[in-house]
Amino acid sequence: MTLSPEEMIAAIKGKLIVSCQAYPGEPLREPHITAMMAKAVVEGGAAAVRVQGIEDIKATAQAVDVPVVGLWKDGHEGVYITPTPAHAKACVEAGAQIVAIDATDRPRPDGSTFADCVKAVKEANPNALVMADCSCVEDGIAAEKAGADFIGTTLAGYTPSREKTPGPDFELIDQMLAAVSKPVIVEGRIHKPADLAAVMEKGAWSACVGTAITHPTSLTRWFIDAID
Ligand SMILES: CC(=O)N[C@H](C=O)[C@@H](O)[C@H](O)[C@H](O)COP(=O)(O)O
Repeated sequence: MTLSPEEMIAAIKGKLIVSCQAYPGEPLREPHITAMMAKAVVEGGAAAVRVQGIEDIKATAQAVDVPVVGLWKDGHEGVYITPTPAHAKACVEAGAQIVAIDATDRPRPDGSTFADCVKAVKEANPNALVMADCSCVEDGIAAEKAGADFIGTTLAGYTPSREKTPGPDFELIDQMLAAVSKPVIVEGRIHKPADLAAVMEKGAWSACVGTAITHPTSLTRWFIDAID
């Protein structure tokens, strides 16, 4: 789908984004399955989908009629979410209208900066937008200065900057909303509809839910843990 940046920003206002990801080696780790999962969540009302991996982005962009937030996870340590300008460019070329990029101040594998990655996205498609995956309010402030279009809380609890809260990091959400003027997308450990409602009530532009909707292995474990 082709929306202008303004239309895309408006399209997700007050809405739910669903992250459709399976991890390497998992049974559902196939691009066509990701695309069908994305179609399924769009039928349920998702205003956008978040998808990892170039082949998954390509398959999903063809399958759904909502914006695709694309990212490329490379590795597991340090900066692994769309770590370099080359990764960012590839996400755009695969069909991502919004590219999610690690916006922490940790060193990137090729020595580039978050700003370099933003530039690569805009050069690849001037209408593509950037979601900054932040771990703390300082990341959000720096990402806004570097040209991010959305400020995400994705990495809160996954770096030494902040403790991992069991649910959404509500303290960070308050800090972020007070510190940045770009739309804030809350992501990370939104596990219940009530969490989502609380996050939106605080003033998030939109929110992204992954595990609690699209990761059956984790969901099964949650239930099993209740009887073990
Ligand atoms: C930290 C990291 O790598 N987060 C990833 C980002 O794409 C995904 O593994 C998460 O599932 C996603 O952020 C959604 O969060 P949750 O699954 O908690 O609803």
